[in-house]
Amino acid sequence: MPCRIRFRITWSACRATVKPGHSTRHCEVCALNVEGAPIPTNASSLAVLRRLGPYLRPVWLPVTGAAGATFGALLCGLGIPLVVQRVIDGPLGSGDFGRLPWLIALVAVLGTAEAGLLWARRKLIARPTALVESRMRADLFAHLLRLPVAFHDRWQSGQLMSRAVNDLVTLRKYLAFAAVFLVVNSLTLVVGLGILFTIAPELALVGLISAAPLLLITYFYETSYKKVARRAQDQSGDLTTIVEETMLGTRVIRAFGRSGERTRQFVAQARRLRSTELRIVRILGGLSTGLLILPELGIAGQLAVGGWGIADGRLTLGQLVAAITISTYLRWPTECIGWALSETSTAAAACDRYWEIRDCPPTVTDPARPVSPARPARGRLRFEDVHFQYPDQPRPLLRGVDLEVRPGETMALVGATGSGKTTLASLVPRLADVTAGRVTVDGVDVRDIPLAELRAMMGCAFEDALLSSASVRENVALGVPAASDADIRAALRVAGAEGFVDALRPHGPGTRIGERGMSLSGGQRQRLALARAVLPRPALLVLDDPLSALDLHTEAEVERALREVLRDATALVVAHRPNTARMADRVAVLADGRVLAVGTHQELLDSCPHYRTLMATPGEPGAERTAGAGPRLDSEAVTP
Ligand SMILES: Nc1ncnc2c1ncn2[C@@H]1O[C@H](COP(=O)(O)OP(=O)(O)OP(=O)(O)O)[C@@H](O)[C@H]1O
Repeated sequence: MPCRIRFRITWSACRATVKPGHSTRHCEVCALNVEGAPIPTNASSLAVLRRLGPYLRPVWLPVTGAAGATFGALLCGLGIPLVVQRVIDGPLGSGDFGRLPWLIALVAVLGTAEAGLLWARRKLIARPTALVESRMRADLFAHLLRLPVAFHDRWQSGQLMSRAVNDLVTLRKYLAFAAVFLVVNSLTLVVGLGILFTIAPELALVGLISAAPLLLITYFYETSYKKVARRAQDQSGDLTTIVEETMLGTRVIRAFGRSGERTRQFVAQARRLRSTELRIVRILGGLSTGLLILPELGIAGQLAVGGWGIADGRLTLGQLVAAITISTYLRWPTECIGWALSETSTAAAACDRYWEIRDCPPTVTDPARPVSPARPARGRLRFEDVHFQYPDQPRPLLRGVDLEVRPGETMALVGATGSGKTTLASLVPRLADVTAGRVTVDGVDVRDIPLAELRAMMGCAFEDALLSSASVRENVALGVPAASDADIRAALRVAGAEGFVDALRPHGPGTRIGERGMSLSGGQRQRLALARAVLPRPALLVLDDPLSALDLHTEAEVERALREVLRDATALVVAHRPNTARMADRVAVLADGRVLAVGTHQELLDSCPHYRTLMATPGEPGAERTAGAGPRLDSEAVTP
């Protein structure tokens, strides 16, 4: 299969052929994934984490302060063995106890300072890392809203949610703890070894030799850990997707008796995640064993060499005790570095996943040189030789659509299921952009009109009447938050929704509707979506089968009110039912990627066999001429 990735991004073909099984998601010649983002490379954790730079720069001061406080605390801890050496070789060795209280007081001061500095670290680091997390999340959310609708069709929402929530929590915790500890403990090791060298060089050398294999061990574990950490994060995203889909589709799943199967799917995915997490535990177990054994062996070696040194008179008892105490003290930073390195891999995987989305270019963007249509907008809508192809589809769906909707005209769009009606309608508010040709409003290409202006000019209602868990009033006023109560009521009236909205308990239009409006019936949701579309009294209306879920009586009522609104607007109405088509001034028949015929309902019944077939009730030839609400026009059995 030829690669369509560059085609999708630049509309010019790429020479590459996508390897079987590689699907169309990656192209190595383009070095891009299907969203146009660079393919993740095997970059080191450090290179990946460097991308956090722009978020860290504004908070460098408190972060550096926290690192400084941690370092200070560790230095205080390191200072205590030195005082102990002075106590053993001084007052205890010589019997002169005059300086002992001062030395004891110094240990107490160092211990208190260590505790105080660690407390300061916590205070300093919490706010800036929470700020980095919230800024990154806000940027991700804004970016997701800029990405084209097709992106959201392709990506599982669970994967997006786990990136926006879990991965950013992982990054915050990493910045607050592991990153600081990694830097500070590395410094502490260097300083500790330096002090060891000043106290007893040969003991320091033993410690250094015993620690050398740690570098190899950590390198080996870091590489394998990073892959497994990434796998665990992806699997956690898949698990979230299953939960989300199951909760959203709970009615269908129960109605078809698929609860058991869903549970099995969930358990299988949870098992996969568990086995990956167990693998992580095994890797960490191996790493921490190495980190534990080597310093212990080092201390054993120091005891042997130190004992020999005391016997030879090269070392004092105080030097040996101080060296062993420092080595014991350095065990914690060594272990901590191992833990921090594994956290670095996890954070790098989380960062990779975050930028995987952020790197996806928004393909529907504001124009470089914006043009505004003349005011007031007349609403003349034209499709000029419009082609459109979904990136993962083998051939174009629309192949040269030419259609004009005159100002004030209502044009119904009719066609078989899958003929591309919804897709064609979605090109007007630029939910997707044409592959070739252009869509114009009052003579201006929609891609040249600033997105906010374009969308403010029109009202849209889609077949899937998506509402959010807010009040009815807020849902209806989505496009015009400042709308007055009178305007909202007028819009509800047009949509035939006034009666049932007033009856909602406890607050009528102020009543909150459940998540996605699921506490309402399909027809009620659709009427609210219609009210939302007509509220701004837009010059242009794009309605995707706005009456499909209404009963005959309500449909007739809404139709009557809608005619009023349609009189003042140019409307493109995707019609699945004869009644909706009949309401339009003209009807366009979409077939085989083109407009097959345009005319009034009656003209098309007389002249277009395909339209007649679409209008017919299966099994009742000729029923189309008397069709009322009738069947859906686009029965799948119907073909041009
Ligand atoms: N995001 C997408 N990615 C890939 N293909 C898509 C996508 N959305 C739609 N399609 C495909 O495009 C074709 C046309 O879909 P569209 O929804 O525009 O048809 P329609 O005429 O409105 O259908 P219906 O009458 O059933 O609503 C379908 O075959 C569908 O599989």
